[in-house]
Amino acid sequence: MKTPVLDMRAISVTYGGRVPAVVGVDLKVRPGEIVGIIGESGSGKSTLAHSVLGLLPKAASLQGEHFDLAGTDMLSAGRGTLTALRGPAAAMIFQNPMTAFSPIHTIGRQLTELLWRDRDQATGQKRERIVAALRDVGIPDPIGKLEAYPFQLSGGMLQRVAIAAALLMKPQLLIADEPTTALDVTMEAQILHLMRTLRDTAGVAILIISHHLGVIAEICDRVAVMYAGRIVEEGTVETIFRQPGHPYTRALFACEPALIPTGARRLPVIAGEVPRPGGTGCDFAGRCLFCEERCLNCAPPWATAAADPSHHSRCHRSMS
Ligand SMILES: Nc1ncnc2c1ncn2[C@@H]1O[C@H](COP(=O)(O)OP(=O)(O)OP(=O)(O)O)[C@@H](O)[C@H]1O
Repeated sequence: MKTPVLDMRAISVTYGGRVPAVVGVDLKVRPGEIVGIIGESGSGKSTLAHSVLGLLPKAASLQGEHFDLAGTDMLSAGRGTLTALRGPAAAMIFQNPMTAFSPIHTIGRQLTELLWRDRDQATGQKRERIVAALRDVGIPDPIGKLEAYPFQLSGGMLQRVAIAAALLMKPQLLIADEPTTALDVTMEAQILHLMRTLRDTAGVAILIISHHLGVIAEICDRVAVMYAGRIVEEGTVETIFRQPGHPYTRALFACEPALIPTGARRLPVIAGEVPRPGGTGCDFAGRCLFCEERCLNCAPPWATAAADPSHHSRCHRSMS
């Protein structure tokens, strides 16, 4: 098995010494793998992604047993190391491509600035690399687009430019935070196809965060489900979608509009609120239809499904 590009063990992030946003997360992403993270708003998905990119605010504290990104120990890395890793080790594409670029500079100038590390390379060579990257992500007339400003491109085109920007830096891991949420369905399909092609041709590993379960089902190999800062279930995309083990995962799927039978008069919701992470017992106990005494008093350990050793869940009863 290939060495993971990203290897996290028992990683926690706390904001301002008080708010635990990520609690004891274990996560591995291997070269060429596409891993999805799903979960409600506030479950810690973006915090997890920002910790990989060294983008946590100063007030956040990062702790854990092991955190390796492309061979660098992220727990001991200083700001300089984190900056140097951004690009070659991990790059990110964001939800809204319109705000990912400066409105006052041309696409060509902004992409050229990303190549600041390659000081020895001639301007003409950089330009050729940029044009090739734009062509690779399916931008028509890539030479003409160098002079364009972001507002002159559609959201879908701009998201392609964002992917080209990320790939110009040849990252080992691409993190995509809701990459298609701001796009219409046609553009969404094209961007997902593009990401899969990049994985197949360049072998880049991809960590994708999305509320949209259809996106995750479409593109991912493995899925991790986050709830209240913890990963509560993980497995292959087929297993998680066909045989979800954790009651939270099942509840999340039951609320997905695309999976709700037509004719249903009301959209289901998961009753109650996401608790502050780190309490005793199971964090989902207060909202769980199957809650038992032990769920209130004792945090569930990881259990592995008998039928599938790659399927894990943190629930006292889901695997029994
Ligand atoms: N800079 C910050 N300072 C303090 N608390 C923060 C900060 N950023 C996030 N949080 C808190 O951390 C928790 C996790 O937030 P995070 O944005 O990581 O969740 P998320 O799953 O990505 O949510 P969403 O899908 O809405 O983006 C939330 O309680 C949030 O309020």
